[in-house]
Amino acid sequence: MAQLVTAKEMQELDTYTIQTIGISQDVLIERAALSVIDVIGAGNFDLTHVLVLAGLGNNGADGVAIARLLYLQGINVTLQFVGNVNRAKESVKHQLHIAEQYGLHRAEKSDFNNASLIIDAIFGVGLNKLLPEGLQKMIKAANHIEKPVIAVDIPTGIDATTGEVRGATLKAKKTVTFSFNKVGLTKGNGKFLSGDVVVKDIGILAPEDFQFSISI
Ligand SMILES: NC(=O)C1=CN([C@@H]2O[C@H](COP(=O)(O)OP(=O)(O)OC[C@H]3O[C@@H](n4cnc5c(N)ncnc54)[C@H](O)[C@@H]3O)[C@@H](O)[C@H]2O)[C@H](O)CC1
Ligand SMILES: [K+]
Repeated sequence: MAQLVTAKEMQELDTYTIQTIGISQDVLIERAALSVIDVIGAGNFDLTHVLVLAGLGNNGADGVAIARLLYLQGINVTLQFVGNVNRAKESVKHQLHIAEQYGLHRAEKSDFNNASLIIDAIFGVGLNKLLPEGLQKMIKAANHIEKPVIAVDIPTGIDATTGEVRGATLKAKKTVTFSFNKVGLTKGNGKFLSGDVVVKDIGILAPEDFQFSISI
């Protein structure tokens, strides 16, 4: 029986795992990143030049960890923040500090055209309003170029609970979603734009009496 979760339920389970079970946020980020590395390794993606697009929340933190792990494998990876990194969550700044200690620095600007694979770590289940105009434009331009995209947790622009597009969505070839499939990835645009969805366990535990939205 596969349980589906809404954004709110996923956030409740994250919090329960961190605060009650005691797994740290950094461990979850690392396991999330490693699960995406597994999927990249198992697929036949062209890794000539991987572009990681990182946002300013924990989805971005996952992206920075993914970029670091790719870099340490000797892969030609560019880490590009979307938004002002000075306004990023502490988890993102911490992951960036780690990446820099390993020798991976963020790029000031990057060009989709010379990427062979894009890792979308801009927004995940925390997306709660329309994407900023500028980002919508960038996403529409990127969709035109039709580069393969792997979405981290959720394609940016998809509402994890309803599947609706919040202004624009970076169309994914594959989506690696953590712990449980998201309701928004199973219906409407969410289903169509997320490509092949892989659910990866990263150690999130649901309390015995947790009420899942939908079980299919
Ligand atoms: N599920 C798990 O076990 C784990 C999930 N992880 C990753 O964490 C993200 C969710 O992170 P969160 O910080 O809550 O949100 P996002 O990164 O998706 O969004 C960032 C931030 O942006 C703000 N925001 C929302 N909508 C907008 C908007 N339209 N414009 C501007 N800003 C917006 C809002 O404040 C958000 O907080 C999840 O998807 C996973 O990738 C953990 O890293 C590992 C464990
Ligand atoms: K994403």
